Amino acid sequence: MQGIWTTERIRAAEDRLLAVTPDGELMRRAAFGLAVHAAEMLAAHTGSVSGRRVTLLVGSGNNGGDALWAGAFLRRRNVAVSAILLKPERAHGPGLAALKRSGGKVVSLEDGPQWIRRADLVVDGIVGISARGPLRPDAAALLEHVSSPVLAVDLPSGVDPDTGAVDGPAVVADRTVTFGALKPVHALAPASCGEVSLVDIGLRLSEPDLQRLDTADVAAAWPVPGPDDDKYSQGVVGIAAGSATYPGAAVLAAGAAVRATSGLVRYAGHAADVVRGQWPEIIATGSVTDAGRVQAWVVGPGIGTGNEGRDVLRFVLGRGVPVCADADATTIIARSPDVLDARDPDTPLVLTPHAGEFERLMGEPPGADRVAAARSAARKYDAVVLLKGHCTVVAAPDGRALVNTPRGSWLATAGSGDVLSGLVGALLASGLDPWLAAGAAAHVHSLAGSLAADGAPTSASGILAAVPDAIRSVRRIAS
Ligand SMILES: NC(=O)C1=CN([C@@H]2O[C@H](COP(=O)(O)OP(=O)(O)OC[C@H]3O[C@@H](n4cnc5c(N)ncnc54)[C@H](O)[C@@H]3O)[C@@H](O)[C@H]2O)[C@@H](O)CC1
Ligand SMILES: [K+]
Repeated sequence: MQGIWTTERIRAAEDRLLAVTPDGELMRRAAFGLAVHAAEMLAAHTGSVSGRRVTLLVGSGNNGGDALWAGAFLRRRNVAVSAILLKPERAHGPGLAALKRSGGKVVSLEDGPQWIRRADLVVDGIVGISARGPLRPDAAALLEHVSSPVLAVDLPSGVDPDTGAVDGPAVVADRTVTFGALKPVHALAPASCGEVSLVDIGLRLSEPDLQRLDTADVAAAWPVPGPDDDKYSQGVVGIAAGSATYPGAAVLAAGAAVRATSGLVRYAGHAADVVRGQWPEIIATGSVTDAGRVQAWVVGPGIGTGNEGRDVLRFVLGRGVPVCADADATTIIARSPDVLDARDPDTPLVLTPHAGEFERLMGEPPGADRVAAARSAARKYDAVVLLKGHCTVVAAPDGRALVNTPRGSWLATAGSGDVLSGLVGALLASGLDPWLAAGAAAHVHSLAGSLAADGAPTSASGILAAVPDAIRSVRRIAS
């Protein structure tokens, strides 16, 4: 697991470390790491470091101090460094002195644009973890002249450090170099951060506020049959999805369950013939009442929100096994919360809302802080809540939260969610902790999406077909 800490926790840890570290030492450690990355980017983009031009955008806090010190380090490698000070009177004193001593140039705000246009690399040291809100107009105006790669110091300025929210002008970086520990922005705003690198400055932190699954965690969680296993022992999953008119959701969710694990898959609903035709290995029946025993249910995709859908949901909630309630099932729960009375409180429930379904469930949209939103829904429903979006957030009722950072946006395609719920269901049936099941499913789902897309649009069927490749890749990397 990768740990992620809120800025409040980071600042407290920094204060503890600062108290026992010589003055300026932490910033120099951070800036040295930053300079190494800047040199690497110059070499990658231009083929050389010496003689190249770097322009620093310097704000009034320590983030600007990091940039100035990194500029001084880059001078040692004969890089031409210019610094644009957004508030010259409040620029970091020792950092500015170091840059000047090293032969770096300070340019005025008015001359800034031409230095930015000429740069081989722009370093964003405008603001760091102490700032909130979008960039101010003077900084935003400078960004319009950027055409070279951008390296963000600690985080891309203008993006909220604790939520990753962007609600105005903000830096879009090719790489972000952060210090001591990952902050929420790095997991929640991949499009703003670019590639994220962590420089160790000696921070010590306990229990993280948020987590991200490593490939190794997903590989360890994914069920692999042993010599004593049979089709029942690996977990039987039931899929209650689709309708005669709309069988697609059933085919996708059931297919994902087939591809996720080697346990048995049962299907119950009006699309039984179509499902059987597509997946001969599935035992398909017309109704949940005669589906037979399962170890977990997936309910909702395409079942409709009327009386019949409500009866199906109520039936599966009363079986005493984990349930993944997706799509129409979340809408039914939002409109008729009394269906949850059928649930045995000890059986896990996983809800998988997108923003619109979340609003139905909670009476308000997720808002900027999607982790807090998912946590509060998890508490309210005593369920694991998987909040869909560019980044998927998974919160458990006990407060655990993880985020899955995608590699692109190709997953945003019709039917993609049905594939995800099938994966979640298969993992629930295998007996995995529901929070981990939802997180591992989201991980493999997004990996399957990027493998299927490989730079061009894909479809839910494409994502489904790539599920085995995604599992294979996770297991190969981890072994
Ligand atoms: N504290 C430490 O031990 C270390 C801190 N480091 C750096 O220090 C940074 C935090 O430094 P600071 O606490 O000085 O704060 P910042 O550098 O985040 O900047 C805060 C300053 O920006 C101004 N500001 C706030 N919102 C703004 C906005 N929207 N637009 C423009 N200006 C805005 C404030 O007036 C304040 O002066 C970290 O992100 C990291 O880069 C590193 O050097 C590592 C060590
Ligand atoms: K920054």
